[in-house]
Amino acid sequence: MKVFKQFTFDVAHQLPDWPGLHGHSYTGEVWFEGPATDGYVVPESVLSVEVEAVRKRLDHSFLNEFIELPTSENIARWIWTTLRPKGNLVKVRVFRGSIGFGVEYDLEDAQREGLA
Ligand SMILES: Nc1nc2c(c(=O)[nH]1)N=C([C@H](O)[C@H](O)COP(=O)(O)OP(=O)(O)OP(=O)(O)O)CN2
Ligand SMILES: [Zn+2]
Repeated sequence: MKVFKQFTFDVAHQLPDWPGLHGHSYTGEVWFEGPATDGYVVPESVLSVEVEAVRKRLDHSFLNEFIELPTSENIARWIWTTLRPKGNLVKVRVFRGSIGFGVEYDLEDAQREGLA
């Protein structure tokens, strides 16, 4: 079974094709998988703590300071590498609801890139 947690963050970044410092509001979504034999894949309270640490690092940050070429794709990769050691992460989604655009990075992508 899988559980997910959504969170929002506002950031500034600069991209070569989109010059100038500017900002966006993103929603992140992280999915964890487990057997839930004791009733929980992972208690929501535990998930909240891990996700809040990620959200805090991202929110109101200048992404270029810690993510190279900070596109949505690379933000998703960064969330993956940050949260993967914390549990059986299987999927990260990052999207901008205002324009209906998003990316998904999953276990298969991570295995292909040696990040699983
Ligand atoms: N595949 C991707 N394509 C693009 C990404 C991305 O992360 N992945 N990012 C961008 C830039 O961030 C660009 O600044 C986006 O601009 P735009 O959609 O025009 O958004 P606005 O400047 O209008 O900002 P709002 O947040 O909607 O106010 C481009 N492509
Ligand atoms: Zn942008």
